[in-house]
Amino acid sequence: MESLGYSVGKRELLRDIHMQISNGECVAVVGPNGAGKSTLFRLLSGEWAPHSGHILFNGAPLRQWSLDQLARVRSVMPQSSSLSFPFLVRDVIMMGRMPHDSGRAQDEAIVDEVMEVCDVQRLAHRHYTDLSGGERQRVQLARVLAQIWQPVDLGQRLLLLDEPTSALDLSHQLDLMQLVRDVCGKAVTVLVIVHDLNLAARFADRVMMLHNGAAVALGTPQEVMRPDLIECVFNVKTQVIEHPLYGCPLVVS
Ligand SMILES: Nc1ncnc2c1ncn2[C@@H]1O[C@H](COP(=O)(O)OP(=O)(O)OP(=O)(O)O)[C@@H](O)[C@H]1O
Repeated sequence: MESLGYSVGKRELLRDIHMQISNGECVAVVGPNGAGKSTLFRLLSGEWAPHSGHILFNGAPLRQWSLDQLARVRSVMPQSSSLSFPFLVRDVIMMGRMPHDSGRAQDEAIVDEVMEVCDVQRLAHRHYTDLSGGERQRVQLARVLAQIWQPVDLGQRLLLLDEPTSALDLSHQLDLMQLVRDVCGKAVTVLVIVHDLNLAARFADRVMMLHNGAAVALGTPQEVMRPDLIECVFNVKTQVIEHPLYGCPLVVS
């Protein structure tokens, strides 16, 4: 993305955002409430068109991609997905395969595989509307993974996740981020919005920190997780130490 900007009236919600994401990279976007994270997500997912700048995907401007083409290589998990009809969980995940014509047998196999990696097999025959918030979040992750899980090489694929851990308990937060980490590099690039700086520091290759609609830092977790920057952006005094188990920065407040 180059010089990306978005305004509502005279108010700039996002300005001058530059970032080039390498194939297979995992980039976390962090920032306080109102920083512009969801605005950036809406621009990348195509929900809103930028007022300035460009978004290129696999070298071509996003607006040149047809919706069908995009749906096969880019999947989007918004903060909340409003499904009010009581679909079975397995059918919700199967919806991820709709853009493909890979055949029923292969779609079934892919759904089985993503249900296993997302730890939702035991929910397969439950109604989606009966699930807890955290269970729904894992089912939605399985759906978006199913969408880009094809074995056919369609080139680089992009997974956009907006706060995918917000409803998860600690164990599932770590599992989900590890899973996201594991799918990176298998021709999947990930951009994930997270509130927890320590999840970003542990699992992302690079972190973009947004503040008042601008990117105030973009770099490795070691470069971005600085106490001075965190105090300036989040207004919280912290210490940043080396994680005793993983060696990544650990933000202690
Ligand atoms: N349609 C809109 N009209 C006017 N202002 C808006 C609109 N949408 C968002 N904003 C404002 O833009 C700013 C950025 O919003 P955004 O949702 O991108 O923040 P965020 O970083 O995702 O915040 P949070 O962590 O609370 O989800 C906020 O101040 C918000 O009130």
